[in-house]
Amino acid sequence: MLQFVRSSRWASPFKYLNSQSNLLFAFHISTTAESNPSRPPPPPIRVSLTESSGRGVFATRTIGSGELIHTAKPFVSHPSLSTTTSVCYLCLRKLSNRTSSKAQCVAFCSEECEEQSKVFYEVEKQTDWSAYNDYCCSQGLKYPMLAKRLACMVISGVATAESLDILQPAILSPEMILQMEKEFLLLRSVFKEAYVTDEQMAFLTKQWYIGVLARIRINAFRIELAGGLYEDLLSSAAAAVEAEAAVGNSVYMLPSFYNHDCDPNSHIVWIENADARVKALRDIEAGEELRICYIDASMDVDARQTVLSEGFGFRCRCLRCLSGD
Ligand SMILES: C[S@@+](CC[C@H](N)C(=O)[O-])C[C@H]1O[C@@H](n2cnc3c(N)ncnc32)[C@H](O)[C@@H]1O
Repeated sequence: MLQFVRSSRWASPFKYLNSQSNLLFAFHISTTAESNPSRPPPPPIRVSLTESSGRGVFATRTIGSGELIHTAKPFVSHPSLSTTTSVCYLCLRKLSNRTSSKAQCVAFCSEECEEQSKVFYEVEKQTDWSAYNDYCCSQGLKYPMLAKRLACMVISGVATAESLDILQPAILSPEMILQMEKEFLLLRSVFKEAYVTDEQMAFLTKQWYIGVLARIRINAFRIELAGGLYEDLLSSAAAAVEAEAAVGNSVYMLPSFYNHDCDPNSHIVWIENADARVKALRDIEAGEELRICYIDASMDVDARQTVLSEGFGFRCRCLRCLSGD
């Protein structure tokens, strides 16, 4: 039996509404509290309800083009199956050849990442993931890796089962639910084989798994590292074009509240690891909503609408789409 005690239940359907108002409240508090001179100032943003796109992020003051609005650490990350042994198992930083040639096993880029992963990795490493990984690989699935990591975090006690409840879930088709049910059964059986007890897995119900995947689907970011220290816009754009394939996927809290625009005023860049840097793409007025682009903005309007509707469940009515560009 694994020596981790954790029992949590899936939240009620009303939890989402409660979480929503809690978030607006909590964020208001954190950005308006008297600042401690030794602490960096709070980011110039607040999360509020938009007119037609749920919650969104708004500027609380003028933000200059190119300004770093805030940074964010991932809540949960996982390398792609093809990069598992070549990037840090926590922060997704590319490993030097010396570190990655250690054998076919995962590695961390620093003692700090190793220390931060210690508790959930104790659960992960006592479990044989080959059947789950092979299944996801054969089906071309990447998000179950994040669900598996979150489940290990919950079993080890470093996250609660309700951690992602605050995020908006995708609307799932019956086919998607069927697929997730298969992954769920596999995940449970893998934990069972590792002697995780029923009590430790009490949170791991079908409903929990599907709810988590529904949130990951809409809120996960595919991490492509620009590499090097690219601070200005031109360099970061050039670096993004040259970036290698994605190193993994991550879910964040605050960045999940940014809505989409096909001609965005903000963007997120990843330089050396999965720490997100949200930057202004042009001058932004106080009170203006900050929006990022979820998709490849070079596609034509019809292709963009198809991807947004199928992937994120909405029809884009940004100025660019309305102009037919
Ligand atoms: C990552 S979440 C963004 C935050 C979300 N509005 C919330 O309340 O949590 C993505 C979801 O927000 C909504 N959304 C984002 N951009 C939108 C837009 N331009 N128009 C309509 N809905 C949008 C869609 O429901 C989308 O699936």
